[in-house]
Amino acid sequence: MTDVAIPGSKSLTARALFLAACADGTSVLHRPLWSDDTEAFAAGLAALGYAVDVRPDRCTVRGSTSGPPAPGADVFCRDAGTAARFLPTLGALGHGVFAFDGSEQLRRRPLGPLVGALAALGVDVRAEEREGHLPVTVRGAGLKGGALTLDAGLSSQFLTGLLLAAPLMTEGLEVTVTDLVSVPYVEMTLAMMRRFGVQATRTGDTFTVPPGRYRAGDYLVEPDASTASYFLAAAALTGRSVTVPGLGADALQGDVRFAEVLGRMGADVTLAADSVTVTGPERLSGVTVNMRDISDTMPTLAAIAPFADGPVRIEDVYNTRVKECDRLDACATNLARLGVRVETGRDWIQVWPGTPRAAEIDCRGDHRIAMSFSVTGLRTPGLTLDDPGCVKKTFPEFHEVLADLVREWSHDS
Ligand SMILES: O=C(O)C1=C[C@@H](OP(=O)(O)O)[C@@H](O)[C@H](O)C1
Ligand SMILES: C=C(OP(=O)(O)O)C(=O)O
Repeated sequence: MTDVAIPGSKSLTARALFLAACADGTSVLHRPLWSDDTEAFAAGLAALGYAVDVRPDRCTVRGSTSGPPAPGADVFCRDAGTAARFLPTLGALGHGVFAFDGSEQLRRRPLGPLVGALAALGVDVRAEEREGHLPVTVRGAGLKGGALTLDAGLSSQFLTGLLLAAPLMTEGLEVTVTDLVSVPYVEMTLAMMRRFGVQATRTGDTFTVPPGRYRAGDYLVEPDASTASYFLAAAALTGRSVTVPGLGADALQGDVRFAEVLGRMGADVTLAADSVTVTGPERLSGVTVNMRDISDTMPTLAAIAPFADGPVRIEDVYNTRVKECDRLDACATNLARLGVRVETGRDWIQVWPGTPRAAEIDCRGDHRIAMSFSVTGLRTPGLTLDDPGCVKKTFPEFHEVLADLVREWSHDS
């Protein structure tokens, strides 16, 4: 049995940093993820005036219960959707002019529903170049809160950004969603708010957060379940076995359910409370799966799909078109380059069995395209990536760790 150590969750790290920044006192995050996204998040908090001490295996944050200590700031979110969708709500809680910008890639991604929600709460917020996109300037004057409706059909991060900040609004917040994707990420938000001492509730489509105080404390970050998907898929594809310790049925991350998809395809899956083990079958089976809740793992599945004995169809993943790239199109185009039959519609992709041939993968600067097709490469001699370094967004050491795992497997046999 081979264990693989997966770094901390990006989503849990970002939320823990935010909650620690809003808490009464000093918090310590243990085993956070340090990658481009979370470094951008921590640097954003530092720009907003919070005292953030970043160490390799922990991070100490001194909170402020009245919004950002800085009287104004320029925050550069790099490629991080989490930073772009969470940090502007902190600016709105503060007093001063807070400017948010990001990379060209992040500027292309939608921000409109968050900007609209802040405006509906009375915040002076302006998109400086293109409606509903970065760069955005927030003139913070404290937030009263209240009730609003929100379309979270393109990203749940708009809702998370509002919920996390809500206890610091003088009247709290009631948000009714007209649409919502990636529900497990919102459940993760609510669970972490509880962990930091605030009880938010959900009734149907309405989320209610009372005004309150977050309690500072220690927080241990789980390994990242989306990152784990590449290693689980690698085992499923090569008929090997891998265990990810620290991540199991008790995880706060919905993406741990990717293991169940591999189980439906014939892999042997053991989901214990705090570990997951996958052993690959002789041949994977085709499957039809709705990935609305776990869409970050859509490229992982698409990339191993040609090796199944029947078609693999992935449904209800429209919002993967507005991630780091248009992921449905990137998966389809790259599979076609490999000589695999593939079809896509507005919100689905179907991949037929085939034998991928050597080609260069067009990563489009998207870490998940790079990591997913690296797994395809385990059974496709001559497959290369045009931009292997883009994995730095969530896992700078990805290629080394995958190579180590393959080496261990070859020693075992
Ligand atoms: O809240 C979060 O931490 C995330 C939510 C998801 O985004 P969407 O809600 O945009 O699908 C996910 O894809 C992203 O990687 C992280
Ligand atoms: C969509 C992603 O990232 P984010 O939205 O946090 O930039 C991702 O990591 O797949």
